[in-house]
Amino acid sequence: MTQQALVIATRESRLALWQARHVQAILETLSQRQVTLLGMTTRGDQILDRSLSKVGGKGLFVKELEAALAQGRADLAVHSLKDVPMELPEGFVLAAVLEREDPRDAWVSPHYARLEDLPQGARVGTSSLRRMVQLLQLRPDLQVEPLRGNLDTRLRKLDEGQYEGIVLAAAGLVRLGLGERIRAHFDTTHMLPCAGQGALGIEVRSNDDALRAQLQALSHTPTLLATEAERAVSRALGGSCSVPLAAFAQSAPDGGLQLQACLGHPSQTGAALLRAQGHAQVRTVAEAQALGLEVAQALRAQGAQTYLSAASTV
Ligand SMILES: NCc1[nH]cc(CCC(=O)O)c1CC(=O)O
Repeated sequence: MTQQALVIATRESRLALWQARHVQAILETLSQRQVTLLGMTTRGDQILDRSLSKVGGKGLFVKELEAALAQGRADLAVHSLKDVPMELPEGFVLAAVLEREDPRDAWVSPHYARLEDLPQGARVGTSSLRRMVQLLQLRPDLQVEPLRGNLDTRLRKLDEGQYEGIVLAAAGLVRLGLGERIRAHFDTTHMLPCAGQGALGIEVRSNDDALRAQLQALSHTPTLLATEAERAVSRALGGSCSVPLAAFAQSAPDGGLQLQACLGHPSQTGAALLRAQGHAQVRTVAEAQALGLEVAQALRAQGAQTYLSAASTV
């Protein structure tokens, strides 16, 4: 019996295509079915002149792909998990979270091996509020300037001399074979990653039971539990791109899950960062989410609401 080909909806940036082809190769082996790609341009790819936090945030990269799923033009969508909104629209689920690549942020700069080496007032490129507030904690003198576009565009702007250095996710650079551009990895005490950074999520129609069951085999349980804890922090705080929120979970030496989060003020860049952490033995998604909630509560106890309210008015 021959089955119809499975179709993966994907954005067309080099990184998105790499990620989709990665899942395509795994699925072809696993399912013995033909797997094809449907390339699409999303609003998030088109709007390059404004910060994402101002134009609608994460959903911009996934809506068109979800429309293709809903219309039956595609069966699955492959996303960088950090670009996936905390709540999926009715009718869609994340069927698998793949093993995480390096979750850290990376320092990329032609002339300066480390952030500490930058001259006073140097220009650093990033459009991520999360990276901006953490950079300014480390080096309040820096001039942090907007930087958007896909990875190749961002590296080109750096090479043209518009910035002394930029901050990017290590995972994207490694996937595209650009790992040699990384001058240093930020350790997570200095630059805590975004929820889901470095992991891939596969989204399907929630009524596609057969595919959901099949994709479960692709899920990497430690990554799933860590990212569920991280995403629960963001969900509980109503996190969007306009909130500088970081959340990162990793296995602790005792086998438990250690979750750290930090929240910055969206407009008062000098304001202190709120930090919280938690630890639990986590075996299920529900337990992971409970840990995330506990850490979100700890941030609230420190006054997170003031920061969150400021975000909705910027
Ligand atoms: N926001 C864009 C985006 N989405 C996923 C990655 C990198 C890969 C990943 O984190 O999985 C990037 C680029 C970056 O942040 O440098």
